[in-house]
Amino acid sequence: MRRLIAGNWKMNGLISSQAEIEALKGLTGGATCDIVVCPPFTLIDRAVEAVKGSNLVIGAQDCHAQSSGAHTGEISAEMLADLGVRYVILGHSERRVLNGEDDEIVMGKALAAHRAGLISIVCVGETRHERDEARALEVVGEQLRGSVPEGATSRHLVIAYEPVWAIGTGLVPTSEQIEEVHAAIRQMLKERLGDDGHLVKILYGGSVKASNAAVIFGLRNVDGALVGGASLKASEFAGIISAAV
Ligand SMILES: O=C(CO)COP(=O)(O)O
Repeated sequence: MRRLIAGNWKMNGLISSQAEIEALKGLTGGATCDIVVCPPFTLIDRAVEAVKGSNLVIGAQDCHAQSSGAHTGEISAEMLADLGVRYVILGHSERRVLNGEDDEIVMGKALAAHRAGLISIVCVGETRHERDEARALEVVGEQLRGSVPEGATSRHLVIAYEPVWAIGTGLVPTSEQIEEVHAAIRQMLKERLGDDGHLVKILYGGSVKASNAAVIFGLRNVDGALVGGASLKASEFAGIISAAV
């Protein structure tokens, strides 16, 4: 399966950050994986223009569940597709925990993204407390079943396992912990999508760096990474991409 490496810039980047995308193009010409950069909404139009003709594509960090209407400040999946966006991150823990987004909201957004022709990167992951209570598989299973629409296919769905306690902390689960959760996600996808469940990419996210990427990519059912902080600098992000052989 061709690996996918996605960079989630979160709330970082100004117009001058375009230079990182230009540098990334120069560093990833020979990449053998799919590469997605997800800048803030304010930079998407310029970013789409900048990556034309390269092997980079642009994603967004969220979208609304409706296609249009009286939703002040929101951005629809159709608007993103209209700009040339290809992917959208949904259900990130920073939106689930901080903005109170529940599985039902995430599923509605995934349906909207599918309608607009976007590929959803649906995030799941347990908190430190849930991990310590040995409830990681239970929590991830609930999030997955609650967020992934019936009828979803590998053409429109990617899953990202991001343990909340590994995001931005420098902490990474053990290889056994990552493989256990990714295997459970794979099984749930097969139960929900049938044979196509084998084809849905499962990304790992949470303190991925150029120094640990090769080990993580060598684990079973790890088809790529969703990278936060390390995606902000082209040289570091390119180091992760080069490990995705
Ligand atoms: O939240 C993440 C990507 O969506 C992971 O962030 P870090 O790579 O900074 O831990």
